[in-house]
Amino acid sequence: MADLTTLSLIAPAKLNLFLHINGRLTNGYHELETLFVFLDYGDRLHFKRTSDNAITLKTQIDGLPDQENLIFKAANALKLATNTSFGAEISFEKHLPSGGGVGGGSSDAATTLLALNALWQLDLSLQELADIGVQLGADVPVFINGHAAIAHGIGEQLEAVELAETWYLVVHPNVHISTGLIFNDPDLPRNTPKLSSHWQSVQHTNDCEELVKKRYPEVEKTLNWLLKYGPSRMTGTGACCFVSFETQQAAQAALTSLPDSWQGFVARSTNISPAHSELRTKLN
Ligand SMILES: C[C@](O)(CO)[C@H](O)COP(=O)(O)OP(=O)(O)OC[C@H]1O[C@@H](n2ccc(N)nc2=O)[C@H](O)[C@@H]1O
Ligand SMILES: Nc1ncnc2c1ncn2[C@@H]1O[C@H](COP(=O)(O)OP(=O)(O)OP(=O)(O)O)[C@@H](O)[C@H]1O
Repeated sequence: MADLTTLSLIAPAKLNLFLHINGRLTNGYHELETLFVFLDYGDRLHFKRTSDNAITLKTQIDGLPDQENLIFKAANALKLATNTSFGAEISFEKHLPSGGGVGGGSSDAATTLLALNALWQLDLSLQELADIGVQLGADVPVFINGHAAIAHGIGEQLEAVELAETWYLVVHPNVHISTGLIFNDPDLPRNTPKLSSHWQSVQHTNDCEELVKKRYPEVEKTLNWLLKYGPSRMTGTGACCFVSFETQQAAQAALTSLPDSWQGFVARSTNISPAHSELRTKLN
């Protein structure tokens, strides 16, 4: 295996193709059933191994102190768990909207754990990395696991699935939605029964959608605008909404007619996380 000292890796977006809330746990978190798929679009993170024992972020996110950046938190958590004397310099380019429901922060954290596990020669298993990751966010384990999956628990119990890969137009209606606020809203439905093996034969829905549409009318407008292309849905707790297309050209054509006040991107879904595919290529 190559002894790398630098590594550049994608932190891909995810979509929740359906998201059901089955109950509330005593710690305030929610029991979920959700279908995760990855997109070949995301942030890009650059890692350099150092021998000075320090984690340094070379890029900043406006309004977010480094100590609260999930990239920094993930690197520190891995350092604490393993006592390595290596350090890292990390820079990145953000493409994913923050608070967009596409898992940008969680994916950054997972890519950091995967990359530093390799650069610091730690050889932790994916399960060990996911155990560290889940403390940073409920969405981190699926990015560590790296396969499209149905998730239960708070999102960390994963059952791999094979989905038809397709094209998506993802639209961000320029509103930032706090996941915590939606999960704590008294009007959130919390009693959807588990689908279990029936997930393929029912219409996919998101239990947060009605509430988010009420609280953020721009999300409702986005879902309605997308309807002309097919059934539109929201991912996570919003704000991004998506619709699938058979071809890249059709998705691109829809993107060009997007209202100016929104942003969007076209991406292909993948069963294997692009971070895992890239890492495999770079380590061989
Ligand atoms: C909505 C999803 O994106 C669906 O994939 C995830 O469930 C959220 O994942 P995340 O952003 O990594 O979430 P975290 O950072 O762990 O949690 C943010 C907040 O969401 C709420 N939360 C999250 C996950 C969960 N299963 N139940 C919850 O109630 C909690 O109030 C928590 O304080
Ligand atoms: N590297 C990071 N990138 C983006 N947000 C970060 C990062 N580190 C910390 N955060 C914080 O996390 C919050 C949520 O960001 P994130 O992009 O993960 O939301 P999200 O897409 O709604 O996630 P999810 O789908 O997991 O709920 C941001 O508002 C920001 O304060």
